[in-house]
Amino acid sequence: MSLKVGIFGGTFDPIHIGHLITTQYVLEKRKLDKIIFVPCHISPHKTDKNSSNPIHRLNMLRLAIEDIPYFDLTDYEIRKGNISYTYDTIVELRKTYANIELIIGYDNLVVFDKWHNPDKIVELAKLVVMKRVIDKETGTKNKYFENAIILDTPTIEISSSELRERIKNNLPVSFMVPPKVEEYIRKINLYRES
Ligand SMILES: Nc1ncnc2c1ncn2[C@@H]1O[C@H](COP(=O)(O)OP(=O)(O)OP(=O)(O)O)[C@@H](O)[C@H]1O
Ligand SMILES: O=C(O)c1ccc[n+]([C@@H]2O[C@H](COP(=O)([O-])O)[C@@H](O)[C@H]2O)c1
Repeated sequence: MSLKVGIFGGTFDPIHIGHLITTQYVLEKRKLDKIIFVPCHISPHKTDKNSSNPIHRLNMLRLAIEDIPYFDLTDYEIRKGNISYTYDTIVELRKTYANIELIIGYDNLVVFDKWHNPDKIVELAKLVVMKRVIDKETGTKNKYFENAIILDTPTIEISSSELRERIKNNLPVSFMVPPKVEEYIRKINLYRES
């Protein structure tokens, strides 16, 4: 029987417990065999933002999931470079996995109609959505809500931007990122200067 695999893309700058706890619930609720984290090179909707060096984002992700047997990662988008379109990644991963569910946060569902090739994405993968509080003005419902599976995951309202801001202001991020990730950030002095 073919594996049922969740694909979870992100900038992961840095990976945090919001990503990890909610995807753990997705794995259980969707009965997935594993979740593959896909750190992007450049997110299509964040081309104007200066994300950290992809190698650091990849290293932190690796440290966060290395002991978790059902979490995996691929550096496909980072190796490829340029803007990371999820459609291209799914086409690539479909060469290995026949049964793919694409995991996104609710904030991405409300703009999913603005993604590259959204119709083709939902032909290749089920869209699975994790709860996230969004601004009322951020978006309205689009046609992708109809077939998306919106899961009752816990809302853990922390974001990578909040963490970067905390570190810049010398506030602790203990409990918000795994200890090994916290240590990595401290060691290489990440997010200290803007
Ligand atoms: N706390 C959270 N709960 C549920 N989903 C989340 C959470 N944080 C991020 N996500 C989802 O995880 C995916 C990757 O998110 P990303 O790496 O951009 O993190 P982020 O915290 O939103 O980053 P930033 O604050 O820099 O925008 C997106 O689909 C996003 O919607
Ligand atoms: O393919 C697209 O058009 C697209 C548009 C927006 C976001 N994504 C992907 O969604 C993931 C989360 O993006 P973001 O901007 O919320 O960090 C990341 O893997 C992006 O590459 C993909």
